[in-house]
Amino acid sequence: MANITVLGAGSWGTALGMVLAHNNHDCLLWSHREKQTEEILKDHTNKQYLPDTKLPENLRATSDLKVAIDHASTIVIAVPTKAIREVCQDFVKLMNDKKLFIHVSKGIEPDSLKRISEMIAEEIPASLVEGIVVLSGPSHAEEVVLQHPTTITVASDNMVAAEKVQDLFMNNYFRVYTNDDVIGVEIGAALKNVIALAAGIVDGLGYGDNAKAALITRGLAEISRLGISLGAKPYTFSGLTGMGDLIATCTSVHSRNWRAGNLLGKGASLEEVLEEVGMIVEGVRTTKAAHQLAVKQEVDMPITAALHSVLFENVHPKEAVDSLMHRTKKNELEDYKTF
Ligand SMILES: NC(=O)C1=CN([C@@H]2O[C@H](COP(=O)(O)OP(=O)(O)OC[C@H]3O[C@@H](n4cnc5c(N)ncnc54)[C@H](O)[C@@H]3O)[C@@H](O)[C@H]2O)C=CC1
Ligand SMILES: O=C(CO)COP(=O)(O)O
Repeated sequence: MANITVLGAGSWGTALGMVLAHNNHDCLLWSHREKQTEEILKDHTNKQYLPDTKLPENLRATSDLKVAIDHASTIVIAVPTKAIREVCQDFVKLMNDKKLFIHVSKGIEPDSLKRISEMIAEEIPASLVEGIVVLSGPSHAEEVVLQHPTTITVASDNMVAAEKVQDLFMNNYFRVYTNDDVIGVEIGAALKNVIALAAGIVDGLGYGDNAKAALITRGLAEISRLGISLGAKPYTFSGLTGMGDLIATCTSVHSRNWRAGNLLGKGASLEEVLEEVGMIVEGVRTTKAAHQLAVKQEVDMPITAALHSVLFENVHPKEAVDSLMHRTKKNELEDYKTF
């Protein structure tokens, strides 16, 4: 059994910590908030993020980053995309040996347009990295803590590292596949949140299954287009981290992105929505990054552009849907000619 540290005690870091503790690993959860650490240690709960969940007693916690880093040679980074660089910069100063990094966040950094593994590689010198593995797929924390069957993908340029991570997490309710397409996995993970926000909006506007299916399918087409332009493998987008995560996120009330979109569709402002959801809604920032990336790559991403206009250009959601429906006519498979 291994020593593993999870940095970030939100819903996903905590749920993954529970999987690792269930697998009898010595798992230490790091929270930057002392009060949360005390609650995990004393009450074995994390009520803000997983209100009805009892944490296993062998899942320990600390707010001391040095203790957290020294605890393990395998580090899971489970903070929102916007905190990745800051957290890496804080812990890299405390490191003196190589570690295996697993990241589980879903986003792209606006302006730099970097994927998360690229940000980590920029912040941590190669001499301190045994490998960088991304763990991603259709996996709501709320269902993982109930031990409901979940399948997920680990991707890395280093397949030895990916297989090591597969073995750490695999159990009877958490099935892990490997994949060597890091670009495809990270782009699918980040972009599905954009489409989930849009799916929430169409539900909030009162549209039905037809509109939702259209968004998922045409959303996948534009995600694939962008990913392939960046070097991803086309088939990754029909896998767990593409179609799989789109289905889970666009059709679930667990999804923070879907919930945020739903409130926007019902007329709330972005500010009100983020306040109401109270947890990270990655799709908002990723919409900005994806829109920039589409321009840079010269890839047509109409749903992303429409969502960008709603979030940042004051366009009414209904008007944005209308603009999508009035685009010039196309051949459905036009996008796939380049595959
Ligand atoms: N919740 C879920 O079911 C899933 C979430 N994810 C991804 O995992 C990542 C984390 O998401 P959640 O756990 O849901 O978020 P969350 O909002 O539940 O929790 C985020 C955690 O990060 C901490 N944090 C925020 N800024 C920080 C900073 N600067 N330094 C240190 N800690 C900081 C917060 O205090 C909180 O404990 C996101 O990228 C999300 O897309 C991926 C799969 C499933
Ligand atoms: O990524 C997720 C499920 O795979 C969770 O999505 P949300 O961040 O929208 O809740």
